[in-house]
Amino acid sequence: MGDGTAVRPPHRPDGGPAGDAQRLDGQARRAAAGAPGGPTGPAGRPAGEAGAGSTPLDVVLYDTTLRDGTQRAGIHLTLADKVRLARRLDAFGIPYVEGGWPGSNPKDAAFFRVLQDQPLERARLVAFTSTRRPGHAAHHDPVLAAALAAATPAVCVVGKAWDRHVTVALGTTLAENLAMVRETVAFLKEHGREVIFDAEHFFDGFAANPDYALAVLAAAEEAGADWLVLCDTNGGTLPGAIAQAVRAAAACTRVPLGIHCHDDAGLGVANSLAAVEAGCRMVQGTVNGYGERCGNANLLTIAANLELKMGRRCLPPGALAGLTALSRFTSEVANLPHREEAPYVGANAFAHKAGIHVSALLKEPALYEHVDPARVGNGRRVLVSELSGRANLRYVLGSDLDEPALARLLARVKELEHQGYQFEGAEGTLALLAWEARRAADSSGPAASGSTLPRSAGDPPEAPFVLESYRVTAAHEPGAGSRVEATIKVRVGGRVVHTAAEGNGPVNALDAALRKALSEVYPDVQQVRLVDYKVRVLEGDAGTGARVRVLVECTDGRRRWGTVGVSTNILEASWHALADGLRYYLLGLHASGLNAAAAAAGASGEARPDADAAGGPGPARTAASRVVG
Ligand SMILES: CC(=O)SCCNC(=O)CCNC(=O)[C@H](O)C(C)(C)COP(=O)(O)OP(=O)(O)OC[C@H]1O[C@@H](n2cnc3c(N)ncnc32)[C@H](O)[C@@H]1OP(=O)(O)O
Ligand SMILES: CC(=O)C(=O)O
Repeated sequence: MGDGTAVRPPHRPDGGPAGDAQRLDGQARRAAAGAPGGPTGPAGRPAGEAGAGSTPLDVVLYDTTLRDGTQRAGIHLTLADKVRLARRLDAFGIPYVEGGWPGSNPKDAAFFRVLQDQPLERARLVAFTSTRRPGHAAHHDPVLAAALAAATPAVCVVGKAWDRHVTVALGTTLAENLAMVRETVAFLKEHGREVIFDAEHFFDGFAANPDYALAVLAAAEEAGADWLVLCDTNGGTLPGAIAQAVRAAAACTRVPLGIHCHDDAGLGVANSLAAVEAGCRMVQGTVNGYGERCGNANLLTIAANLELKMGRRCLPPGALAGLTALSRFTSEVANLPHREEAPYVGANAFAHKAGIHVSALLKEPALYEHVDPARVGNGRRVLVSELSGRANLRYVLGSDLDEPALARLLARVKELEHQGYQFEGAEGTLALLAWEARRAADSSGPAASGSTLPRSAGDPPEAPFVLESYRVTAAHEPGAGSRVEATIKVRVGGRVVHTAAEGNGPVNALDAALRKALSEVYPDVQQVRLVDYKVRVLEGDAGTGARVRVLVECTDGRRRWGTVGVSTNILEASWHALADGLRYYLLGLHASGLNAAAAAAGASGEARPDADAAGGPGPARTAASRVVG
C-alpha cells in the first residue's frame, strides 16, 4: 500500500525517530497533518504535539467504541452505524479511531474498505489485530494479512503480558509469546504501519510476574512499537497499583505509554486518570463506557476530567461543549437508552430535586454543581416533587407568584404526590396547577383551568371545557370480537356537547369522543396527538383493585408535554391525564410556559421540543423542570 509519502514517526522522549521512516497512504498523511494536534505530529513531534497553527495536546485520546465497545452485551452495530459513528468521532476531534478487527468478521473488513474510499478527515484510523498464532510465521498469518488489507495508517496489536495467560490461554511457552510479540510488531512496521501495542492483562501480569510483563513491553519496543499501551483487561486493579506499575514500565522503556482500562471494579475512569498522572500519554476508552462485561473506561468522562479537572488538553478548542451531544448520538446509534446518571453528559448529571439544593443553587450554582453544565454541552434541570421547597417552584415557574401562593401550591404538589401523582414527568399537570394558583391569586376566585385534578371547588365556567359525564361500554361477543364505544357530555364554548365515538380500546374511544366534542370550538385540537401512555400500579399487593398512575405524553408536532392522572380506576386515571393534556394545549401553556415573564426568560416549565419531530435526540425527557443550556 502507500503512495510513497514519508511521514515522520511518532514520539520518542529523546526526540529521535521511533523507527524507520514510514510509507503511508493518503489517509495517514491527512491524519498526521490534520488530527487535532496531530496524532503523529508533523516533523517528528510527539503524538499530540502539533506544528504551527494548532495547539499541542497533553493527552492523546484513542477511541475503541467500534471494536471494544461492540463487545458489550446488547450492542449490534450495522456497517452503516459504524461508518456514521466513526465520522462523528472524527468530526468531534478524537485523534485515533479504532474501527474494528478486520480478521474477525466480514463487516469489519467491509468497514475498512468503505473508509479507504472515503477516509476520515482528521482522525487516524486504526485496525485491531492480535499477535501471530503460536508456531506460525507472521507473514503466513491470515489475521495479520487482514489487518494489512485494511490499509490503515495505524494498527493496534494485542499481545499477552500475563505469564499465566500465555501458558493457559495460548498454550505456549513464555519465550514463544515474546517471539510472537516481537515478530508481529516488526512485520507490521515493515509494512509501514504505526504500531500501537496493547499489552493485554499487563497489570495482572505485573502483579504475578513483573519481569515477564516488562519483558513483553521490551519485545514490542525492540521491534519498533510506537506506543505501549498497558491494559487492565479484567478491570480489577486499584488506582494505586495502576500508578505503581505505570511508573515501573516508564522506567524501563523509551516508548510513550498508553492506558486501557475496564470498569469491572467501577474504577475504569479513576485508573485511567491515575495512569495519566503516572506518565501515560495515550488513553484508550469508549464513548459511554460501552464494552465487554461492565464496560470500558468511559472516554467522555475521562476527557472532561482531563480538561476540566487536571488541566490536560486532550480535545481541540471548543470540542468539550459537544460532549453531551456526542454521547447522546452514540446511544441513538447503538440503540441503547441514554444513561441518565452518566457523569457530565447524563440527563440527571445536573438535575436538582432536593429543595435545599435548589435553594442554594439559586444563590450560587457552584454550591451544588461541580462544573458549569454548559461547558460539556449539558443543561441544568430543576425538578418539582414532594422533596421540593418553594425555591424549586420559583425556579421552574418564574417569580410572579407571591410567597403565600407558592407555599399553597407547594403543599398541593406534596399532597398530590402523596396520593400517587408524580410531577417529574408531568410538566403539563404542574403548569395547570400553577395556572390555577395564579388565577386564584389574581381574582381570589375559584381555580379556572377546569383540570380534573382533585379539588374542593367545582369546575369554573371559563375553563376550556368541563366534563359533565362520560360512559364507556366494552363488549365482547363470540364471532364479533370486542367493541368499545364512549359517549361524552362536555360543556364547551358555553354549550353542552354530547358525542360518541368508537375506539380500539376504552382510552382510545374516550380520546376520540372528547376530540370530536371539542373540535367545533377548538379545531386545533386535532393537531394534538398522544405519543406515549404509561401505567404504573401504585400498590402492587392490592392486585387489580390497586391505584394506578397514568402518565401520558402529547405532542402538537413541535412540542411534547406530559400529564398525569391517578385513580383506582384505570379509565378515570387515563381520563384525567388525557383531559389535562388537551387543557394544557388549549390554554396555550404548551407555547407560553407557565407565565409570560418566565417564558420570555426561557424559564418556565413549558413543553419540551419534540425530538422525533425535530429529527434528532432532544434534551432530557423527564420534565416539570426548567432546562438551561
Ligand atoms: C482483550 C481483548 O478484548 S482482545 C479482543 C477480543 N475480541 C474478540 O475476540 C472478538 C473477535 N474475535 C473473533 O472474531 C474470533 O475469536 C477470532 C477470529 C479472533 C478467532 O476465532 P477462532 O480462530 O475460531 O478461535 P477462538 O475464538 O475459538 O479462540 C481464540 C484463539 O486465539 C488465540 N489467541 C488469544 N489471544 C491471542 C493473541 N494475543 N495472539 C494470538 N492468538 C491469540 C487463542 O489461544 C485461541 O487459539 P486456539 O483456538 O488455538 O486455542
Ligand atoms: C486490548 C483490550 O481490549 C484489553 O486488553 O482489554
